[in-house]
Amino acid sequence: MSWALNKVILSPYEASVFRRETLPTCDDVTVEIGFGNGEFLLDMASRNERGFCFGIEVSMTSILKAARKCLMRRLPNVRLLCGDGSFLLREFFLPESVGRVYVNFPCPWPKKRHAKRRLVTPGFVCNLAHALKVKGAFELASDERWYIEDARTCLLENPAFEVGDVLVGESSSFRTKYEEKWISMGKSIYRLKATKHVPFRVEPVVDWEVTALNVKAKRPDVWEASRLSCLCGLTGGEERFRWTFKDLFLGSQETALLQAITVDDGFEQKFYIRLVPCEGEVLIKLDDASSIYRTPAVKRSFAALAEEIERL
Ligand SMILES: C[S@@+](CC[C@H](N)C(=O)[O-])C[C@H]1O[C@@H](n2cnc3c(N)ncnc32)[C@H](O)[C@@H]1O
Repeated sequence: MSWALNKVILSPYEASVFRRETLPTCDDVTVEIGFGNGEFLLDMASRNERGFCFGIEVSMTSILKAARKCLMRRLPNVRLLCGDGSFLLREFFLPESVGRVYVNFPCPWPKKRHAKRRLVTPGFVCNLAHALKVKGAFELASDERWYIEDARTCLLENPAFEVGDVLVGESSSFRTKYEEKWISMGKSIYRLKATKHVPFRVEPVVDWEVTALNVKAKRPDVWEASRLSCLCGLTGGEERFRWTFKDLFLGSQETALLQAITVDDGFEQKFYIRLVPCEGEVLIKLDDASSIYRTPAVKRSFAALAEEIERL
């Protein structure tokens, strides 16, 4: 990725530096979750040059496209984060610091068995209340009336919010790609606005100190590929913070690369752990090509790996 794109897209490492050095100086912060083609976000950024506009997306393709547009239009006040909007709302932003959060046409996931994938849930509403300033606002648009009604119920159940009525057919200052699509198909557009009126916080879990995750294990007597392969498929943790080790790749000179997956409150990260012999021990470290948030599940996976290697 080019240096310029890197300035717009915040990897977990860049996010930690930005969070420490720049975020405390930003007093006008707007967030859009699930920005798709990015046009709404970029329009907002072009009209609010003094404030910072953050976009959060799960799709890296959308992130790259929006970052390129942002550079072409010379918008210095946009930053993009890749990952789940609910988790990053709670973890990245300073508590009670965000002025506005927009969610435009989230995937509704209408089937009951997919309900867990919906963005606006009671957990999301807690994370939203944590990130928003008092008097900060949340705006949601959808083509599905039931989705907006469900979201309204979640917001009403949280004491932090004053929630408006569902508005039908209200025009917006800027039509998103999906809004254009639904309007061209003759569908109605529903909108909801909620304002945070009392303080509310939850407990974030990411460790933003950029310290190395290295741990060491006593080296097993014989360093054999066959013995390491039993690490594959190991899984552990408890309900909120879980980890699994997947494939193992053996390199030359006794080094190995182990694929890990961690899940913290539903937030999944995939990365590689490097195992390197070091002064009679095994050094367990994050592979240089992996960029991750330091979550409880990540830390636990490293500690568990050291224990497992000592047991080999
Ligand atoms: C239906 S599209 C709407 C895109 C855009 N807001 C619009 O109105 O044109 C939903 C977008 O949300 C993104 N998305 C889905 N779940 C998400 C999540 N948990 N966090 C952040 N983005 C998410 C998808 O990748 C997709 O780009």
